[in-house]
Amino acid sequence: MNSQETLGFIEVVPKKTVETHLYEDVLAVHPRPGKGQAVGREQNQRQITIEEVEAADTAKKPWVAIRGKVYDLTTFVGKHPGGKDFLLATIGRDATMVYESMHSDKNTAVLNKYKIGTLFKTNMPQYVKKSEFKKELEKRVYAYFTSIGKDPKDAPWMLLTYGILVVTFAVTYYGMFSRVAQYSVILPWAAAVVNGWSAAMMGFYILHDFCHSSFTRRPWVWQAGRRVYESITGLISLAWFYQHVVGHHTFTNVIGVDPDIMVFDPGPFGVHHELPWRGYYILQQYYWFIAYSQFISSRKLLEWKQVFYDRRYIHVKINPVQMSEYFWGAATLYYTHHYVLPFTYFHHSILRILALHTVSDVICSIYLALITQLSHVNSKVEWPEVDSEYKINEDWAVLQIEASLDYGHGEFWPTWLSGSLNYQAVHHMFPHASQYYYPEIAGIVKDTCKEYGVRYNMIGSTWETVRVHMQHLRLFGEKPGLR
Ligand code: HEM
Repeated sequence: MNSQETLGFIEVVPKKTVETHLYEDVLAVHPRPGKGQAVGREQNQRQITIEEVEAADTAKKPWVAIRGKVYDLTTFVGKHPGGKDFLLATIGRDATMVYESMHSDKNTAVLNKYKIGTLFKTNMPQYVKKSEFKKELEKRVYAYFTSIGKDPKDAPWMLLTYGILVVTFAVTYYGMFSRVAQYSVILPWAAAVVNGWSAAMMGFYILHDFCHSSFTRRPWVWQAGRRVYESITGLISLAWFYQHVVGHHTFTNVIGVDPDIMVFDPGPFGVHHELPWRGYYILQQYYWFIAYSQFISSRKLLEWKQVFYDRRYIHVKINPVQMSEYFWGAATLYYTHHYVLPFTYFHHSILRILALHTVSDVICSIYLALITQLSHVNSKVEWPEVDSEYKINEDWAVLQIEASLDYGHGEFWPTWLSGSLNYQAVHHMFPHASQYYYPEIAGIVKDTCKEYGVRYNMIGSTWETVRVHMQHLRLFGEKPGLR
């Protein structure tokens, strides 16, 4: 069976090796097809290259390829229930997995009238097996929401946590810089620690929920939430959207492809036997702490370049930024409350301001990095590989579950402190549902997995999860053959 038959309609470009510069690698071996035809019915038969699709990534020419079909979304952009901004961020590519990871089959019928041709070849890995698992799971979970009379995005209680975190950030900011803080040696530094923690928590709540469109059905609310997060933390939510929503949720734990997990060569960590071993990995069980702790500061330095200049996050293409997508006022607000006010109004030295922010950033980094890595970087989960024909020989939904590790189910603190990411498998299947409902639907997900023979990875306690993560770093730090 050749690759064209296997995938139905997509001829997959054979891949030499799986490495960081995925896109360039594959683009280099693309032959060009013949010229496309004119308009009308014939146009539907037109073969379109991935280069043409990638060049059509603005509101003026918004094309997207999904499962081998190319759509011109010019008249759909304004009608997208997920909002114009998210749509314009994900067009101009083979968005098969971006689309399928957050829409159900019923959505696809809407797209038919926008079809303009078929994709000649793709530059994205393809999951080749398709099971009934996702369809059945969605049917059961949506039936549950109907039975309780709730919309999966309807969770007003989330406002309480969002509010607590913003207030905590504001109070600790005051503790770091106000005149009250000058009467105590310990207070500003203790406040900086809590400030860093609250910034990380805002990542798990405000950034995460609003980029996944999981709180309310109103695109303007998601945009407003993201602007609040950007103004407080100084980070660009769009960069994270590409890393996490477009990169990680589509190719979870896929070696050399998932940008959330550091599975690249050369990279800071060796976490899989498919990656070449490097001498410094022997120390990774110790230096993880340093590597994780610079996460936020390096983001603050690099994001601008990635979004506005490189237009790429690792291998994930970043589309031209829409005017509505980036709020320049956010940067102004951030630098004003982070540096200008403490210097001009509270009269701290630049060195002290930098030192306090560094403490906050380090705490934020370690907390964020640990929680995000715990559920995916360990020896219990699946690490899907892309084969030489650029295929992943499993069903996407099955791999979402098997590449995740859950812990602390039914416990309040692990759930609250991780932004419900201890329900990682549930999150990967229903990222667009509010995290508020994960504990309620976890039972349905587990039962369905059992019925379909899908492995659901689960550990009782948070500490045990930390232990297996560290054990994994230790194991893959050792030279192959000595493991
Ligand atoms: C590859 C680009 C995308 C395409 C082609 C696309 C297309 C669609 C289509 C056809 C629908 C159904 C419309 C209807 O039923 O009238 C839909 C719904 C929706 N989309 Fe997208 N979308 C894309 C990206 C995104 C992204 C990136 C997000 C959010 C992060 C998103 C969020 C939503 C939401 C929340 C809905 C409503 C779902 C529902 O109520 O079932 N979409 N999209």
